[in-house]
Amino acid sequence: MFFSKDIGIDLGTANSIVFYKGKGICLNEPSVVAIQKDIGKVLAVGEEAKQMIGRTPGNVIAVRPMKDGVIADFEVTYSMLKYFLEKVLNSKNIFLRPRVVICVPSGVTSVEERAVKDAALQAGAKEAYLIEEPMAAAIGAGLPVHEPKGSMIIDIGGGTSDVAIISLGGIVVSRSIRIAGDEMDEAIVQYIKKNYNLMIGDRTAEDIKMHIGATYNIEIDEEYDIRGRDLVSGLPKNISIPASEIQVALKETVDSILDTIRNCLESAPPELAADIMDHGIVLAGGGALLKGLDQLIRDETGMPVHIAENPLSCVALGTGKVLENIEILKNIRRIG
Ligand SMILES: Nc1ncnc2c1ncn2[C@@H]1O[C@H](COP(=O)(O)OP(=O)(O)OP(=O)(O)O)[C@@H](O)[C@H]1O
Repeated sequence: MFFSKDIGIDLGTANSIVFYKGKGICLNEPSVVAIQKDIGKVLAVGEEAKQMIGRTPGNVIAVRPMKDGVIADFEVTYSMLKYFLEKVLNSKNIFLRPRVVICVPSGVTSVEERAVKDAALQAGAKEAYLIEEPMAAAIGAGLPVHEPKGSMIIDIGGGTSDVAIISLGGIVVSRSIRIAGDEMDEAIVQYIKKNYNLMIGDRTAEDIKMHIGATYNIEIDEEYDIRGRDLVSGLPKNISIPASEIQVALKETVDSILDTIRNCLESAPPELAADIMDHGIVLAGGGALLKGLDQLIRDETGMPVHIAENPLSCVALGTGKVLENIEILKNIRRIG
């Protein structure tokens, strides 16, 4: 067999998912690391560290090392990758160093690529391969990427939105912006601060987005109770926020993503654009779950739009398929 102990990693901004060949998804944890600032010691990684966000004492910080979809902090990314790899290898009683396929956003620079590879090798991988995230997402969503026919995938994650048109196993046109789920959370924080004089944390903003967040093209008549800190009195305060206001808060971010999609479609060769018209666009990543987004993209582009079956695990499933099929490996860019 080509690979014996093979592992695929979707090193996401928000969540990291590890796929172990033959076993499926075996780890799915937030990409968060808690660090004791004065001595630089890693205190917790993953789920445990996420619980600490916004709740840490002064000398402990909870960091998201991949914040903008890239390696913002090499040392912390290395610690996180090492922890996830060791957790999977220990739980499966594997003592050999694995070969690892890692997904990176399509817009990464060669310096960032090198940093991801080095982190994987230092964390215990025998060999490290990279695959661009939209390609992995398209494979995970079951698109016919090897056929001479255009497939379009939109992957809206935490830090980046990747849009790609794929044909004959390669990315023909792609666009990547560092505007996605995190930016939506930040827009909600700013909206509530400005309009309610209330300070809320990123986790509350994400909660609001997941419960009542929607694009502006649909009618949604819901409210959500939240708690924050009143900026005038300094005391905790509860308010009920209507979904219609969150639609306003999210408009700018949603419009940036729409512009990127339009821009990618405009650059597509006419034959591929015609294929996409026939078969539609597939939406993946957690952002695909934002209410109304599929409909909005349909209305704005005039193309059919489908949400992938498992939008949050599409990329990891794609790396799994890559590990299992040697033919697909030919399309992986080996770095170094
Ligand atoms: N129901 C939902 N509605 C809106 N957004 C959601 C929903 N569920 C998850 N998300 C958002 O999806 C994002 C995470 O998606 P995903 O796990 O695909 O990203 P990632 O792979 O970690 O990031 P990236 O692709 O940028 O590296 C988060 O911003 C999260 O808040």
